[in-house]
Amino acid sequence: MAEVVVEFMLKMIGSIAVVGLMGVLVRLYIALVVKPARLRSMLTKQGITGPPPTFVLGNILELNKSLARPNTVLQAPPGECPSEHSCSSVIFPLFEQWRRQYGNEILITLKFHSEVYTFAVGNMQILCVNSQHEIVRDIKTCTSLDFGKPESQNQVLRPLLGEGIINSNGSSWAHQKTVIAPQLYMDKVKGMSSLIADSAITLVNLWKSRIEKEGGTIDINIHDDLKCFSGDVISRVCFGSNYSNGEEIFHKLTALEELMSKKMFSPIRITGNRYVPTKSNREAWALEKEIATLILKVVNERQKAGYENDLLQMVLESARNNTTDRSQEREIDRFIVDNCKNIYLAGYGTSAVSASWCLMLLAANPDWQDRVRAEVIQLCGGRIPDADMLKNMKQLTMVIHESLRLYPPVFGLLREAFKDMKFGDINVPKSVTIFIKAATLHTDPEIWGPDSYKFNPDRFANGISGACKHPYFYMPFGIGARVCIGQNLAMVELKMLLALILSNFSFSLSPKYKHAPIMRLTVEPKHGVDLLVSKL
Ligand code: HEM
Repeated sequence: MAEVVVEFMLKMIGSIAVVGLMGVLVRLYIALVVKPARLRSMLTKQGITGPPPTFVLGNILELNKSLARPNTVLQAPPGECPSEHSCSSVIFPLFEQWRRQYGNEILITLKFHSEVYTFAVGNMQILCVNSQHEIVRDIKTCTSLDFGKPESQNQVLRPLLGEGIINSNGSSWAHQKTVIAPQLYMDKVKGMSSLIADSAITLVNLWKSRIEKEGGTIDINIHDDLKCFSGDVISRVCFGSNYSNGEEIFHKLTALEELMSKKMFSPIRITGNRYVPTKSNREAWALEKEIATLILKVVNERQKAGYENDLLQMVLESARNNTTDRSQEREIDRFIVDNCKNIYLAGYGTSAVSASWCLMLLAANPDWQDRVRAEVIQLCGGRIPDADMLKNMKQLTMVIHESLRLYPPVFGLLREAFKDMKFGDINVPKSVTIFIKAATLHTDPEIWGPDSYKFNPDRFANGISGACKHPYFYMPFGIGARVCIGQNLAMVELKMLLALILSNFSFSLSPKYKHAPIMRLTVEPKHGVDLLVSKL
């Protein structure tokens, strides 16, 4: 009897292995033969000649290596951080190489080895849209719900973002946008400026006390302080008087984000493995649960305490107003938890990283540091900036625009056509994903002129349309229907922080600073930004 059972078990295991192997082979066949052939024929039909589509089998490590190369933007003092600053290569040499190889057209069909895992479950064909301005223009104006975030990417990001605004499509996304976006319109953001100032003053006081303790000039890595600042801003904006609870949620979310980022960039990701109880999955599940519990705890406290005019309140009201059916309670909780997570994650890393790059560029360009400081001092005269003062800081705005041009935290945008569509004169078949490389468009000499790789905020003296040939090529906050809804908040946050830092400190690059932009969920300084800071 035992033998029969063992034999049966062995047969079962054998069959499962065979089915699994066949599944893998079918997937490989589709990825390497069917999809490339389909795409190649699609391009040929559209008369796209020139070099045949290339399949880039590089992995994310290679991409990271290229990002880690220095760029011309930095002119470090001779002798400091030697080899890394003197190199005259560009920010994204790999993209640059593609551009040189294939010209400014729809250029290559990509199958990034790890990007596939980064953004998709299974293999995905991506059309890289470069400078074809009709295409980018049409994408910008496209409001169709049939053009959204790649579903495969959303799947991968589900543990982190759930089905919140960033990670959903169609009518579910549209509803969430209607609820959340108005809370971040400029008139609302203006009212948040004193909250934002509180967070910035905390950071300024921290640096002042370090200088007092250590004397004269301090050598600090600012990136973590900036993360705390932007986390604090989002906590206050989201959770109002409950913002201190935000801190714990924020730490757990950061841990989950790091875990996800590692998983996404791992070269050995297996399709669908998020359901397998591996160690990292178990950690992710535990964090997900803890975050949900913490958010719902804040929600309960808020409901007992009464009304507050903040983002959490609006999300709560919308969730509850939409249904009176108590059996929908779990759905309501999910809506609240997912959207709190989305706002947090969308607003925290991006703002911190933008502030880091801005300060790095101001440290490397002391003439601009002096220029912007003079403007801030003239407008504020020692007072804490208010919304109107911030609005009038023209030089500072130009510096921020230039910094976001050179170091767009979100380096590329992905969109999937959910039905056959047409952009410019390119037919995009259903299920093809378009990848718009903001980082490349932002530095194309044809769009920005021969100094496109140089830090030159003066190019924005007459606004974005004065700075480049086609204003829609400037897309640090994305384009089209899915444009960033937090951009007003982000700009006020950056201006407030930089204005307060500039009016209290002078700073330069520390010899410790190593220029190494790296592509994680955002383009970050791999080793942070080290500055020498002294009180004015
Ligand atoms: C400098 C800071 C920021 C940058 C560079 C930035 C950039 C972007 C970009 C490029 C997108 C579009 C992504 C895509 O199309 O795939 C986006 C979307 C989004 N951003 Fe931001 N963002 C910043 C700050 C913020 C802040 C402070 C918040 C909220 C408090 C926020 C909330 C969002 C949300 C909710 C979306 C999704 C919109 C949608 O899908 O409809 N962002 N952001």
